Amino acid sequence: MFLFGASGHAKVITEIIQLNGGSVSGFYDDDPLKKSLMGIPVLGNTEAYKPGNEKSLISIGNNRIRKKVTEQIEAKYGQVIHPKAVVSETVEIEEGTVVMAGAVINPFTKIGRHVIINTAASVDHDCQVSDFVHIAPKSTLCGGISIGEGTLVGSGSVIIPNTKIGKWATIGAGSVVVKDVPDYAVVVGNPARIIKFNSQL
Ligand SMILES: CC(=O)SCCNC(=O)CCNC(=O)[C@H](O)C(C)(C)COP(=O)(O)OP(=O)(O)OC[C@H]1O[C@@H](n2cnc3c(N)ncnc32)[C@H](O)[C@@H]1OP(=O)(O)O
Repeated sequence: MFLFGASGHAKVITEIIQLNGGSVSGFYDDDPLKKSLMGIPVLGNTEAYKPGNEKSLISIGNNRIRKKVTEQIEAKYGQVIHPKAVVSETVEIEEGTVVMAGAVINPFTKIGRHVIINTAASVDHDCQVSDFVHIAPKSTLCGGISIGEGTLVGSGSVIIPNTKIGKWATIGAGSVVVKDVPDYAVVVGNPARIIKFNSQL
């Protein structure tokens, strides 16, 4: 597998690939100072990538940059699920998505493309998680929640059942979301309140 991005998030993904018996053939990263990561070479910047049959993943935590890379590069994307994640057989997960250690995804939830379900996150039944979302470590999505494209659900936050979160929103770390969140809104606190809006794409 090839990985786009050679930072901390790439280390976590590399370890999962290796635990699953696979290997990373190399990284592509736009920082010319990066030569290798975990003993695996950085093969050049993203423009140096030549499409082939070997699958790739975008190992970049920033949701907007992950989306940009998919627009710039034509690649076949895989997915990785940590062997110690618990994912219901009824869950649908699309290409490019990664699920970290200790995450739990319960029945009939749908997860889009290039999503990060990070360490020990809990995504309960009947949720809809759109493309390029990041559910950060230890956050909790109760049942029936929908999350719009590109939203960051910050570490340790809790979202109560049947809530709708818009696209490209940010839920601050540790927030408790008790009502719907509009597109681009940044919310923090308990109960979570809007403090500003992210810029539109
Ligand atoms: C493996 C990994 O590392 S995955 C990483 C996952 N990442 C995260 O969980 C990070 C989530 N990000 C946050 O919580 C950030 O603090 C954000 C995005 C909500 C706000 O960041 P910024 O835009 O830089 O805002 P800034 O730090 O200027 O804070 C604005 C105000 O909100 C407050 N605030 C910021 N974050 C929070 C929060 N999580 N909870 C409560 N209040 C907060 C600040 O204290 C500040 O208040 P003040 O104006 O009274 O001083």
